[in-house]
Amino acid sequence: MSVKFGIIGGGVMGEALLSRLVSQKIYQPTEIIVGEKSPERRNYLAHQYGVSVTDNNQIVTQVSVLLLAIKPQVFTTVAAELASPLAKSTPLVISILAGVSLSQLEKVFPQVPVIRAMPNTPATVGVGMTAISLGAQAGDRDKQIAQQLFTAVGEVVEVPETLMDAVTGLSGSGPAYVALLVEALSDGGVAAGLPRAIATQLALQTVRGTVQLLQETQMHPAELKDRVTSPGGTTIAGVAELERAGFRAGLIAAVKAAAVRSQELGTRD
Ligand SMILES: NC(=O)C1=CN([C@@H]2O[C@H](COP(=O)(O)OP(=O)(O)OC[C@H]3O[C@@H](n4cnc5c(N)ncnc54)[C@H](O)[C@@H]3O)[C@@H](O)[C@H]2O)C=CC1
Ligand SMILES: O=C(O)[C@@H]1CCC=N1
Repeated sequence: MSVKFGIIGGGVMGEALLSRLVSQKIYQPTEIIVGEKSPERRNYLAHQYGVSVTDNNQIVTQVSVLLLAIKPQVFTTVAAELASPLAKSTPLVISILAGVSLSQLEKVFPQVPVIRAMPNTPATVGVGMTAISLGAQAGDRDKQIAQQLFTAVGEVVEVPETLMDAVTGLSGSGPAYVALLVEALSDGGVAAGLPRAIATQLALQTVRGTVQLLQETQMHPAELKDRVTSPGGTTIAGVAELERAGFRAGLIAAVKAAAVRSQELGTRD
């Protein structure tokens, strides 16, 4: 079977996408090649998923879609390795690198269509959120490919590239904020006397149920908050503490700080 899909960087996000694409049979393991620097990761990915693992410059000419999933800090080095083989073939390049702009991608890969994407780690379980922005040479077929790829791991939205840093600060980084929330809720439960396992179960199901309720009813979050807060009751006592601690201001500042950091990562070189 011919190889169609290449991934450069088989770390957290490369593996998240790889695992779901294989389990959803979007690609057979034999259709995927991964370029990965770490020998341990190479062995792990080959054994875990049955994919081929090789050097970056060997991949380019064998694939029709190339996903860049290395850190932005090594983009320049990897781009230098790929530029020459890419000049001899024209796969669609999809970059998930935080901050790295379409113009940076198009500058180093001038002949190929490029798409900038920002997925997130829940892609691993098919509940990812990915935003995509198309480069100047990316056409409808390229867009379809990216949409099919990321739809297999969750929801997809197309945004103007000017919004990509904000997307990164919200949905790209967001799973970490939500994980902190779950951990802290569980800690609160333990502080209030619950065993850890029960506290974590309660925290997880509360977050999950609240999200599902908001999504299914399309209720405004403020309305749901109002419905839970009985006059003089428990919830308003908790909400008042959250306000005192700057909970909402903290989340707003976190998303903005992450968006600013995304911009900085793109202006490194
Ligand atoms: N982790 C996340 O939640 C998300 C990450 N991203 C983006 O995905 C990219 C990868 O992030 P992570 O997977 O978290 O990082 P990671 O550090 O887990 O993975 C990067 C992988 O690239 C490998 N690598 C380093 N140099 C290489 C080279 N020259 N050739 C081939 N492989 C090389 C590393 O060994 C590592 O396995 C970043 O650009 C990040 O901005 C985007 C959305 C979400
Ligand atoms: O922290 C980061 O830079 C990456 C981008 C979005 C999520 N993780």
